[in-house]
Amino acid sequence: GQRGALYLPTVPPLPEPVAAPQTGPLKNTPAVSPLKPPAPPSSSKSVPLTTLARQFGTPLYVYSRAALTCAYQAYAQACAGHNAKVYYAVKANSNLAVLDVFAKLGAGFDIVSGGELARVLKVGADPEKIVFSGVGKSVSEMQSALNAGVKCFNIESLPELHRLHEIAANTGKTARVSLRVNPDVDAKTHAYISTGLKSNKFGIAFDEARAAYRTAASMESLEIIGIDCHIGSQITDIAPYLDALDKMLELIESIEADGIKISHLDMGGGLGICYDAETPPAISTFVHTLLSHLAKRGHGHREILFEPGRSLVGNAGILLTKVEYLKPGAAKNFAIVDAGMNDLARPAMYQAYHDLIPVLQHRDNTPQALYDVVGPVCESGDWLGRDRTLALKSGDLLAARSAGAYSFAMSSNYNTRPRAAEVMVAGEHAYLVRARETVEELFAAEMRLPD
Ligand SMILES: Cc1ncc(COP(=O)(O)O)c(C=O)c1O
Ligand SMILES: N[C@@H](CCCC[NH3+])C(=O)O
Repeated sequence: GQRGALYLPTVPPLPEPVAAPQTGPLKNTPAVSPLKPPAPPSSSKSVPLTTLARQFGTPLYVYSRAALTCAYQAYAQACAGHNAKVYYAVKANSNLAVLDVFAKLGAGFDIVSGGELARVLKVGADPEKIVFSGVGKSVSEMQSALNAGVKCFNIESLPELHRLHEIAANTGKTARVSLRVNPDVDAKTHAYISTGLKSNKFGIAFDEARAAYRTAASMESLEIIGIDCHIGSQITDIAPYLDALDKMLELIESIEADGIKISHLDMGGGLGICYDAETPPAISTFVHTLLSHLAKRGHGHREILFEPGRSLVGNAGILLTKVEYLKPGAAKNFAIVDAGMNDLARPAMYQAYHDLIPVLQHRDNTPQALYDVVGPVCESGDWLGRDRTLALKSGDLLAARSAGAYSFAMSSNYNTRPRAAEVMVAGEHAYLVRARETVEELFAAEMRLPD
């Protein structure tokens, strides 16, 4: 006996009310709760996950256009009336359908590679709304971005500045730049995803930034238009942002005292979401707090950029997986599912928590047990969840929640496992937005030596 199918609701009316989809309320507020279980359909416009699993197979990523839209609108509405813009950090989820949703909503894009540049151009992004971040931009990536006419290169080191200048000079173009400054603030997040400390590889050291701006100002093929920072990811406290903002404003004042004009301040991304019991500020609170702090400091006129990734997509997606085997043991019970660390690397990489919920719950006397939910990959680190109390049978479907960000995007073909299919639900329709890879595709580019 089973009940309580998990449903994805339909697109909510726009514009959305203030509640942000990425925080605690995701689990509690039906109006903005795109993936909340069990959510029986109040209207007929819902898509049961069981149907999707049957139609597209598992493992399967499922995204909700409603949830993407809702998160974007939370940023857009908080920015309205200010000179503030959203540049979606493509790395979090670069599926063309996701990029297309954001492009149509008017978002700009933060890219970190030539590949991401090609993706955003493919969905018709306005080059004037593309910023190019990353510590290791290659010559050809810089050339492509310069040819495309991106708004700005976020420069992370002096050697990078020199390289860009040379490329721009050789092609007779002017490259617009912002220097990414490392403000040396502790974002109080996982060490692997903290980026704004002196010990991290990112950005130009705070103490060296003023001099770096003077150097940049002396390069005639460069035009300085801004300054940026990005202090880390999955940040659930607003205080480190305010510390960073204060330091950036102090720096801007000294740079402008040198006669160098800074048009925009890019505060990066990093706002966290609720995976478990975290309580990050709502998107609207986050944006309003930063903008009002800016105004208080006399910089209310300044153009502000945000580069959110996770907070736009993280809670707009799930990973559907099927239980292959239950393997009881003396020390542990294992539920072996068909999604592995190659599909969702975050638990293996960061011991990250993803809620795992049964798509259908048993009504008979299927016993609850404590399970480690693990994948089929040949690594002990291949797990999706540990010590989860679940009532499971083989063949059941589980949904790993909060799998819209850094999930498919970080998946791999380890163990020659084709990457999962991706589906986007819009209203009562589900669209395949990336076909499941085939095994043949995986080795199509490989060649053997001649006999
Ligand atoms: C420069 C830059 N901007 C934006 C982001 C997006 O971060 P998040 O997904 O945490 O919002 C990142 C990734 O951390 C980044 O490195
Ligand atoms: N990949 C990380 C976030 C890194 C942010 C990239 N700058 C995660 O899954 O949480």
